[in-house]
Amino acid sequence: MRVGIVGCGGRMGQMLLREVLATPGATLSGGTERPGSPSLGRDLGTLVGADPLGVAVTDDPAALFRDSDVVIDFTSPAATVAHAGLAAEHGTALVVGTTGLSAADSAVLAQAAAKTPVVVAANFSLGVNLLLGLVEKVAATLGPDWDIEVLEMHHRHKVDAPSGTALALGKAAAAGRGVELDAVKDTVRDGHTGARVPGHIGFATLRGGDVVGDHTVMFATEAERVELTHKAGDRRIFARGAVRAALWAAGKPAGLYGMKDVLGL
Ligand SMILES: NC(=O)C1=CN([C@@H]2O[C@H](COP(=O)(O)OP(=O)(O)OC[C@H]3O[C@@H](n4cnc5c(N)ncnc54)[C@H](OP(=O)(O)O)[C@@H]3O)[C@@H](O)[C@H]2O)C=CC1
Ligand SMILES: O=C(O)C1=N[C@H](C(=O)O)C[C@H](O)C1
Repeated sequence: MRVGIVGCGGRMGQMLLREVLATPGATLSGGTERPGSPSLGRDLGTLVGADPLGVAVTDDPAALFRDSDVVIDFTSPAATVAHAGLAAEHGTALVVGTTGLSAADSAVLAQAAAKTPVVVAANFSLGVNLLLGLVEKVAATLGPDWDIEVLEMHHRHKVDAPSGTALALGKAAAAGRGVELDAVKDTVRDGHTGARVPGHIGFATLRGGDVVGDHTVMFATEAERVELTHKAGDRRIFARGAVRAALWAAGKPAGLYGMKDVLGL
């Protein structure tokens, strides 16, 4: 299976290169970075401390999509939208981990999914995907007297907030309660906010140091609190899940898939 990595010089891009090189049945077809990037021209192997592969980082995503069965994208929303167009044009499967996507960006991914398989997940770890199911169940079980708050912490370089995972956890909690997250989410509290609105789902964002990704969903009522937590200790867990999704997606019918489909949850 020929797997390409766009944004291969990034924190996740480098993890993905290593994971593809270590995965039986996967062959690295190439990697891209944006025009002007200092990584351009570097060997994909030496970029991640492995033996040279004789394949250089390019700024030609069209060629990468043409020469790959599946491409993995952990970049930025603008880049992901452009990559979705190339995936549709070349019929290449696409695995998207980019977060901070707008509704319009997600609509572009859905359009591409009409032509080619597209897997999108805010978090590719096994633990978080199990947690999503647990959160939905707990939210459905506990009554409206239990307040739901989502707390997340990430490294100082993260550019979107709340994290994609926090929003997915909030969505799972809202689904458990039979409501739409957009109708009940409180993502900003500052100043004289007034008392908590019953039924709302609150979000709190912490940024600092090199934290890979911590998420806690809190269910709080009078004199009692239930907390469900996931802590990521290494980005490898995301890369492993994304490469698994890539091998699963290539050859599937066109469609929009999630990690639930990949993991059979
Ligand atoms: N779903 C999941 O499991 C996970 C999702 N993520 C998400 O993945 C995304 C990337 O995270 P992270 O790796 O930490 O971020 P980085 O900034 O380290 O990596 C992003 C890379 O993409 C590059 N890039 C930007 N635009 C383009 C383009 N047009 N073509 C090719 N490459 C491009 C960037 O280059 P440059 O720096 O030069 O702009 C950078 O090298 C974020 O949205 C993050 O939230 C992260 C971890 C897990
Ligand atoms: O930017 C990150 O690092 C991460 N982003 C994803 C998110 O926004 O949920 C997943 C993970 O928590 C790491």
